[in-house]
Amino acid sequence: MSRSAGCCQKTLHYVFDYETTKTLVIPNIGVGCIFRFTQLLVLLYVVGYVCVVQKAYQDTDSVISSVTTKVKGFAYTNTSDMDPRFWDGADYIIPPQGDHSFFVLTNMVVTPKQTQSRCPELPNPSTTCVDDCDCIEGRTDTRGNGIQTGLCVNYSQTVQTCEVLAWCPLEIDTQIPEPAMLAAAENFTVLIKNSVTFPKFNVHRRNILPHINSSYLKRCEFNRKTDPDCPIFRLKHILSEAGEDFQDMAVKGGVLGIIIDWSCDLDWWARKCVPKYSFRRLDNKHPVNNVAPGYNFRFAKYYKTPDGEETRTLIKAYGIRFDVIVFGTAGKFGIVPTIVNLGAALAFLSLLPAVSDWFMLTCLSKKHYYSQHKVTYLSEDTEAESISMATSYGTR
Ligand SMILES: Nc1ncnc2c1ncn2[C@@H]1O[C@H](COP(=O)(O)OP(=O)(O)OP(=O)(O)O)[C@@H](O)[C@H]1O
Repeated sequence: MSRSAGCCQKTLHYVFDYETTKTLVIPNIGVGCIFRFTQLLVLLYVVGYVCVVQKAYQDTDSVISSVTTKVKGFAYTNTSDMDPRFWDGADYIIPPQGDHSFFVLTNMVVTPKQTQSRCPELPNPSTTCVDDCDCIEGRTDTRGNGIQTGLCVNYSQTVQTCEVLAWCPLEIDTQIPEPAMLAAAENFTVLIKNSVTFPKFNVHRRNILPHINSSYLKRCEFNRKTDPDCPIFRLKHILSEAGEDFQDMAVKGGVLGIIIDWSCDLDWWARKCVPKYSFRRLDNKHPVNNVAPGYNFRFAKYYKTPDGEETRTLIKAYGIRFDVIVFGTAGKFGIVPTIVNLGAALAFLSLLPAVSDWFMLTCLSKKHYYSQHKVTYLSEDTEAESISMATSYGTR
């Protein structure tokens, strides 16, 4: 037979020989243990992790949420910067309508009676001057306070600076009141109303739970142990749960997260679909690099004097911004994920004999004997031989 004919025959065998499984029983305790042990591992993985922990048999849906907030509380300030003053929510909540985020004013630098006029710029290397030649008319600096007039004027008895057209007198914010002016804000309370929907399952929930009535709402206050369902939070309590000191944060402000977790199992624990609250500081408070800490912004209140001149009170406001972050996923039994995960588990189980085979053919002392019987190639001649053997046994 030529070489090419032999090669062709081999290919034909390779393509058209039919392979079928044959059951080989190995009475060996070692390989039996390996097989059962791997089966147990897969079973534990499927039942324990896939079904119980991951709940892979469930369809899931993400939460859609709406939040409104209302802060209440009073404070009284009597400092040298300002006349004695009583504060309520309408004064210290900016803007007054709260939603996913609300700001509580805790500290401020007030510059009253500003008018549009000319005054010397605050001294710094780019504004100090010796004579008018050092100042350029019309020059502006975004880090400055106004437009230069081109004149060099006395800032104090020893220092001269360029004159600017601005809201004068200029704000001096080098000294921030400490302790914070509205230190009493720690006792303010906030009511958070949060409604959520899982649209795929048509499930709606509120953080004001069905058993909460108006009289309870009038007197309750959130406490993780004694009152975990109350939606009214004391600001000091929020900060202490976030590991922060209110008075410390009140001086320069900051951002704090109120995190509401709506992770719900709608199969078994549908009634336990309630919000879980947690709190954490969101702005970076670097213990070493304390550059530009806190949170502040400016706003002004405008007036007209009796003689018609416009004046304003400029307020540099420091405070805590509370961001309400709602997240969560609901799960409910679904036939498609169940079938997909069942299929994956069965596929896993079908791989196990390969592990036991590997152990049997590489680690056992009778590995050569087992490997001889593992694959049997039946040729047409083998069939004739076995028929004749069977016949000769029969005639004996
Ligand atoms: N920040 C808060 N601290 C404590 N209780 C609050 C707070 N905000 C609202 N409440 C109380 O919760 C209940 C529901 O408040 P909601 O704003 O829905 O009603 P309201 O009658 O308009 O409230 P109010 O007129 O007292 O501001 C009311 O009894 C209200 O007094």
